[in-house]
Amino acid sequence: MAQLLESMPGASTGQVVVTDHLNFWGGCRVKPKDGINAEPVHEPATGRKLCDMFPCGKEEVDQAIQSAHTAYLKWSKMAGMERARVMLEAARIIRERRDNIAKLEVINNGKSITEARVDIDVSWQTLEYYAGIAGTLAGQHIQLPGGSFAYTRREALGVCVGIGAWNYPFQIACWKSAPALACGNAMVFKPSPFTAVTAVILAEIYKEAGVPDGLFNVVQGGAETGTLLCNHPGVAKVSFTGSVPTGKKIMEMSAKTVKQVTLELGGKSPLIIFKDCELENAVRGALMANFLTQGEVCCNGTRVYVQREIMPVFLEEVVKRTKAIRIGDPLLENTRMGALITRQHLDKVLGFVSQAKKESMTGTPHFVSNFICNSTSMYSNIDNCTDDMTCVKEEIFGPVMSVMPFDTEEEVLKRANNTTFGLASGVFTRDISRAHRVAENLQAGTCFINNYNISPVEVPFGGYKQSGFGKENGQVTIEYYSQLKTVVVEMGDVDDYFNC
Ligand SMILES: NC(=O)C1=CN([C@@H]2O[C@H](COP(=O)(O)OP(=O)(O)OC[C@H]3O[C@@H](n4cnc5c(N)ncnc54)[C@H](O)[C@@H]3O)[C@@H](O)[C@H]2O)C=CC1
Ligand SMILES: NCCCC(=O)O
Repeated sequence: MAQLLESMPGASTGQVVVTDHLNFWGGCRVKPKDGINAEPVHEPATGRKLCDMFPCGKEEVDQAIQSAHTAYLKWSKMAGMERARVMLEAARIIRERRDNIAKLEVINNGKSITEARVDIDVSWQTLEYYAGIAGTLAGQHIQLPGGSFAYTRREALGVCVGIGAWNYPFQIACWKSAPALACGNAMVFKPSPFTAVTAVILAEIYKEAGVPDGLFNVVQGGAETGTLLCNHPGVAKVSFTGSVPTGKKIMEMSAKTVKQVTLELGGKSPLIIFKDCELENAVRGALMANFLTQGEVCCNGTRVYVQREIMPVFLEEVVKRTKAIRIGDPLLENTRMGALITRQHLDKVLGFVSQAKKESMTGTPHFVSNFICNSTSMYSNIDNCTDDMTCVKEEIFGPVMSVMPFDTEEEVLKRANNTTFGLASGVFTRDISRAHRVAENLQAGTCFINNYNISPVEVPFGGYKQSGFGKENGQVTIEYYSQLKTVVVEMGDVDDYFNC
């Protein structure tokens, strides 16, 4: 893989072929056991086969977990500052190789190179951030009567499993592994079978930085491999990013051995634009809320509620700007929207758009399509649409923005909260009191005021309702990758309670 990265600078769409093994445990890449059941991994921009992915079976999953356990025994005994030094070195290497990792991410995921570079920057920042926290992990001292006392130790959980989605392959692996490793855990990570290529690069970088062999492992596969991981008795925790139906299965499987679970699931988030907003920012915010990574972002604000008085001017601007988005080869510097993950996903997204056309009796749909590189950009503005339309209720996970008028704050809050999802939300207004009142009353894990889709690593990220629970990023995530042990110390004699 190192060789592949070296050959990346000149790489262009349609050229790269990956032949290296994509599994990694015990400190090295591992050849698939049988070399059968190959599943092709495609380059979204061309539909061309990029490599074969061989799903790991029971024996391989056992090996990866065993290797993680061995490393955990060593790593968890190191001081936080020692772990921090290794993680900072890994962050440095990612930063140094940022452009090449970003290119490979584009080739496997289809997003624009500009965005991929940001993802890789977020990735090394995540390692830096949790390296900073590793050295600060500590317990408490609690004074008890008679000079006795208790103290708490913040301890690692053990072997944690990370299961990733395909929209942010490298970044998700970092969002999960950085807090896990900072707390002294080991990790077995399973990327999505659609984006099998870049997680193993992270594994190599951790090794190069000096983690014990087996600390961060990669097993390839889909639902079957994921099931083996979630049912495994040697696993203490599962952190999952993906869809709501899969999240429910993960919880069920993890319950059998009472594994801790973090679920980062889907969303259908509301973005509320009041008539007193700064319109230019609101339009830019709506685009940020809908079109990053071709709309394949879980926290996107895909239900855009616009106060009726400004609807015509908002629509005119947002349609104009959407039509101007440069769709194309994702490796070109000026491209701003690349390719959807697969042809099947593109068809699914287009299906939502056709359905919206059928369901809209009085609305005006606007669609902009461009099939360069298997990609499409669609803007759907359906005036007078009802909240029960399919495109307004269901997560599309593609570049489709649904815009609806509203009249009052009370009404829009009720409509915004009328969903089983609760990942994110947003509000544009110049009225500071209204902004905070709306943020308080929206039932979602994040509310963006006067911007959208800003997720630096210092800020906790995670959902309400069926969008999941547990957080990623921020200091609080330490709580989800560690446990507190209480030690009670007697300094006097034990009471003669039973014989007095
Ligand atoms: N809240 C968040 O942070 C994010 C949520 N998502 C959500 O993910 C979805 C899109 O991602 P997909 O990869 O299509 O989701 P998915 O749920 O189909 O798959 C996600 C991961 O779970 C694995 N998996 C599938 N079935 C499994 C099973 N039975 N046991 C264990 N693992 C299993 C897959 O192989 C993949 O690695 C969207 O709904 C999106 O909203 C995506 C990114 C971020
Ligand atoms: N930059 C936010 C990424 C959220 C997601 O994983 O979809």
